Amino acid sequence: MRPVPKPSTSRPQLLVSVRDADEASLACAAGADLVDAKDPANGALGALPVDAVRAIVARVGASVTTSAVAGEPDTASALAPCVAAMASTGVDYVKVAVRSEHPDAALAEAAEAAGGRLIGVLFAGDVFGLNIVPRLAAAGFRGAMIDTRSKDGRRLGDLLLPDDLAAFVAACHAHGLLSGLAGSLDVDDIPALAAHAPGYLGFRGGLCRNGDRRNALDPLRVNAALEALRALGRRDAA
Ligand SMILES: O=C[C@H](O)COP(=O)(O)O
Repeated sequence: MRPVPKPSTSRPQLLVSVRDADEASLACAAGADLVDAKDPANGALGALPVDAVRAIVARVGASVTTSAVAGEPDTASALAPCVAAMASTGVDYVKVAVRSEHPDAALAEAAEAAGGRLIGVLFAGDVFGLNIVPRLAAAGFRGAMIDTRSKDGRRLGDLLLPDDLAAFVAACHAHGLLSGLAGSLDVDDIPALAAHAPGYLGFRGGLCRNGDRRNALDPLRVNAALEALRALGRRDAA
């Protein structure tokens, strides 16, 4: 497993969700830190077929950290099988939707199915307490992130207060989890969210043509996001 690359500065990493190997190449060439396999036509956490994820890993896995979403299983018992299928692709990280009502045993089984490379995704509109963070850590998850479920134009910051996001990231740090923030983010969101010091910021729609996550990735937008993050790193280093 390749760890999330450590930049020379403390800036958050840029995660770009891609739907196929060609988009993965584009994201990689544009400088994405993490290339995330996802089907944007199938909801917030739509899983791609495992063969499509294997093709993405084969194309870019040697040069960039990869992740893939395993979906939003309906039941706790479905977590581990979904995760195992995606882990078999050789991706560096698997992401799966988790809920606070999932039993600890099911969370631990899912983490084991990913061989220590599972990231739990929480949705901003759901009610969850911060105690989910130590529970995920204890279950063997590698990270936790917040995303938005309804891709209806509302951004992460429309659903959660800055203090809530800061507390989530701090809890992840305190419990040794990689942290991520996502949810219809735009390049303009980067400075405020980066101030919380998450491990990465995740994008799809904001980096696609016309800001529509079902459209193709726009390399100029990927570059703009990366430049915004690098500028923060330069400012911190100054
Ligand atoms: O993991 C990040 C997501 O792909 C974010 O998608 P979105 O920017 O369209 O909400």
